[in-house]
Amino acid sequence: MQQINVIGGGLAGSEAAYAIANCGVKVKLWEMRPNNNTPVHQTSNLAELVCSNSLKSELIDTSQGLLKKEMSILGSLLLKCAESTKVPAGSALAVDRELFSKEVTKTLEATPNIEIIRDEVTELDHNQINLICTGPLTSKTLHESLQKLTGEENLYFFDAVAPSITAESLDKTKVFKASRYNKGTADYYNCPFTEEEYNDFYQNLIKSDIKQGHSVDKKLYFSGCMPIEVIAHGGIDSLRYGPLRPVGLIDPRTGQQPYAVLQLRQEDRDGNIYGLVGFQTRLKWGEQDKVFRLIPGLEQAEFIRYGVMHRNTFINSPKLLLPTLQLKQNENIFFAGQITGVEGYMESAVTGIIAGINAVRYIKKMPLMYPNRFTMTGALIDFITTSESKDFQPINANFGLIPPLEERIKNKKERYKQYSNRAIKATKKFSELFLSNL
Ligand SMILES: Cc1cc2nc3c(=O)[nH]c(=O)nc-3n(C[C@H](O)[C@H](O)[C@H](O)COP(=O)(O)OP(=O)(O)OC[C@H]3O[C@@H](n4cnc5c(N)ncnc54)[C@H](O)[C@@H]3O)c2cc1C
Repeated sequence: MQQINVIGGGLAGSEAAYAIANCGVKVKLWEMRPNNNTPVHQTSNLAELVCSNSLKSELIDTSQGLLKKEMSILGSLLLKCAESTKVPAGSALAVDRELFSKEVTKTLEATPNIEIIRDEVTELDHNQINLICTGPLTSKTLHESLQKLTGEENLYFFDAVAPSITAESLDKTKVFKASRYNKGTADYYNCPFTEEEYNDFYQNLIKSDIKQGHSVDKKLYFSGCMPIEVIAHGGIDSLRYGPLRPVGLIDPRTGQQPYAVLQLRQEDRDGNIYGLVGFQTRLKWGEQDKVFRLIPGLEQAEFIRYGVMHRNTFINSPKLLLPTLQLKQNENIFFAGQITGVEGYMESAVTGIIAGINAVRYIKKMPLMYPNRFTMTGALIDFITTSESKDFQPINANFGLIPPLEERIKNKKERYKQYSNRAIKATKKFSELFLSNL
């Protein structure tokens, strides 16, 4: 029987290799460290956590708690290793970083059917089945090969993301729906500023940027995606003539054009998630949390993603991937992890399980499968494979991705609990079919 190449021994690659090997299929797991390092990995361990040691909440009424529950139903290796290396962290699952990745490495080394090869993959062997899990810091040479495979315009190297919030957390008494100059349908939420509100927001934005110690004149940014705090340093009116320009927008409550306006654009099919238009930023998350709440209508905003500007290799999944995590143009090639446009440790890991098992099903000529949108895993896969490809940006797990319940539940905690109950039931049913007869 054919073997599978898993390229990249990070979070997704480790899960994928383990899932495949446990189905009795041989895996070559390629990891370029320690010979060739990334700018952030510190060790040669597999599944190294590059930053925080937290795998986030374990509470079942949170999106991260639900995701972990689904992963455990799907037989996650990383969760088993996290259990045996965890450190106290309240309701979160946090691990001793070093022990955790050592435990993953030891387990994979001892698992029959896995051969670990410490070498960089620079080209894909198209006669073999390949699962690409090389993450946000994919090596330069492989990046170039992937550019040839996917088309240069479909492989991103840099992430400049504006924050996103849930629609339900908006103060609807303050915002209004309209499109500029009434062109098309009224698809945008608009947050209108008075002069006083604008000045207050402006001063706080500048202050938090200076506090963070950024130099104003760094010419690091691409035109069209300048961080708002850098635009703001151009003068008090720079935002009013830039991302906060009010022209063509009339507030129906006053019948007037506001002093400045922030527009929010829908980001998901169901209209649960909205992005702050033109608000790419490198402010620290805590600062974003404080300053962006000064925007009228966003006082109680629930941020499902903060703005970031960093190196991040990811493909245009809506254009390139099937929901089975195969490349549309070559079904021998699977992708998993952050390179698909999911973001976060556990989000990356869970796609490794789905892609790994699907690669096995592919070899065994069994139908390929993926969980439905009622599950957090299925909702993430649905988002990355069906979003508008033109505006595609990476996403964390969040309840905004999951279709609403039939019954309307006002209490958020209770509602999320019900989402989770429904998702767990669906995951159990899915995993029975997905993992059987392998
Ligand atoms: C600086 C930084 C900080 C982050 N902090 C957090 C955080 O605190 N919390 C969080 O949830 N998420 C965080 N993330 C996001 C994300 O969760 C992690 O990057 C996560 O590790 C992604 O998992 P992955 O398996 O896709 O990639 P990785 O875990 O990065 O694994 C990819 C592996 O592929 C290897 N590789 C690359 N190219 C090749 C090649 N050509 N041949 C062979 N091997 C190769 C790499 O050495 C690496 O081991 C962070 C990301 C970055 C870049």
